[in-house]
Amino acid sequence: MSYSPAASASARSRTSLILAGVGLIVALLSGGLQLQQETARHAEQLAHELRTLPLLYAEPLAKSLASAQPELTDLLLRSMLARQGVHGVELQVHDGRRFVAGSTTHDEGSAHSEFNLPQSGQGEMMGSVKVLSEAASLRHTLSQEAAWAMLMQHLLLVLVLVAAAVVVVDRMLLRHLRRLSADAQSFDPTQPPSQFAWLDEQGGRSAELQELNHAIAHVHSSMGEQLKREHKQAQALRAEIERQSQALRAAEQALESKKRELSLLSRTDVLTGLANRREFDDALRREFKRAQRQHSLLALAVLDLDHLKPYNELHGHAAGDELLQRFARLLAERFKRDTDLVARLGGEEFACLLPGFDTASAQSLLEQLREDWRGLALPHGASPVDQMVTVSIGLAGYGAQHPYLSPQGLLQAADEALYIAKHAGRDRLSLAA
Ligand SMILES: Nc1nc2c(ncn2[C@@H]2O[C@H](COP(=O)(O)OP(=O)(O)OP(=O)(O)O)[C@@H](O)[C@H]2O)c(=O)[nH]1
Repeated sequence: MSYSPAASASARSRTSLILAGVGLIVALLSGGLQLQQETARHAEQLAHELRTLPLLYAEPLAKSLASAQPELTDLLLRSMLARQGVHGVELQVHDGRRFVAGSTTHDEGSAHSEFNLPQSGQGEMMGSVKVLSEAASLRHTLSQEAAWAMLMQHLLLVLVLVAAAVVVVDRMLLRHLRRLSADAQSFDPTQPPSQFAWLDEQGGRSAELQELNHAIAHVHSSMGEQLKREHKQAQALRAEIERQSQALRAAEQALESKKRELSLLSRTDVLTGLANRREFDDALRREFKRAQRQHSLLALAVLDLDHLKPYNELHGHAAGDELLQRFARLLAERFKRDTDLVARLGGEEFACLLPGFDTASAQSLLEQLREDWRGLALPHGASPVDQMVTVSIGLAGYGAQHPYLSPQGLLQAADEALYIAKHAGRDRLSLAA
């Protein structure tokens, strides 16, 4: 629900309008009543005036006529005209004379009355006097300035009372509501409820404001409590998320290391720790392509321990394993350039892939290795070749002289050389043709 201050009139302007309306009605009613009373009083006054006119003027007028003193007659008529409410006097004498003072025309707002003059000595009526006076009507009263002034006074009084009432309402209620509204805009449930203490002090005499204050304090403290609860829950959630994130990170790290381990295992020979056949095949393909592309050299040796079967049979399989491990260590020590690759192809067969080596350099190194292996003087005990454990080597080299067409071709050449070395008596190195 949205609130638009422009769409609804403020309480102050509505209060002002209502009070002004009520005040106007009261002013009109009381003014009308007063006007009515004024009109009645005026009518009574006029009637009294008109009733006193014959008593005051009939006899003097008769005398002035009898003594034929027209100036006196005129004077008396003007004197009548000067009386309140009289605006015309007409004296009709029976002998035909006529005296007039003021206006004798009848209009809507005028009334008239008549009285006769006393009889003359011959017992005749001397004449009659017609008095035109104003009508004592409401309209007449209203046409008087005094009536308007009275009405204006009433209206002014009402306006003053309305203004005073608006000020009182504003001071007692509206300004508190305005301040309350301003405070509500910047309402912060995390602050203590004393924020609205001013309502208690200033609106202390108003039970409604106090009630409102208590209601706000209640809402405030409830929201504060709720906020605290939610804050705690949020903290607990954050801690839980952090804990789960840490667990997830640890699991990810463990998974990553497992992957690395698996990847290493998939490329490593378990017994010797050298590269396995798969890794060797990849490296051979890669280095062969490089040598072809760069027209560089690549030497490949296949090494096979001699008569391992009888060694196993004599010393046991575990001793055979140990022998394989020792030979692997020797190989790894001798060929440790970044580009060298030493692998166990399977069983008692090993391989050395030596990028950049010509056949002669490789041969020299491998011959030295073969010598050193025998020089370890590991007794065989069952070899028809030697008292010691020995190794046979087949060597093939890729280069301009021997441009093998494929990695398999190179490997096959090395294998054939090994075969020749075995058949030539073992414990030797044979070069591929
Ligand atoms: N201890 C051990 N022996 C193995 C392993 N792999 C293969 N061998 C043995 O190596 C022997 C290979 O025998 P052969 O192929 O007849 O060859 P050899 O006896 O070494 O004779 P030549 O290779 O002809 O000199 C077998 O007895 C296998 O059991 C291994 O991982 N550990």
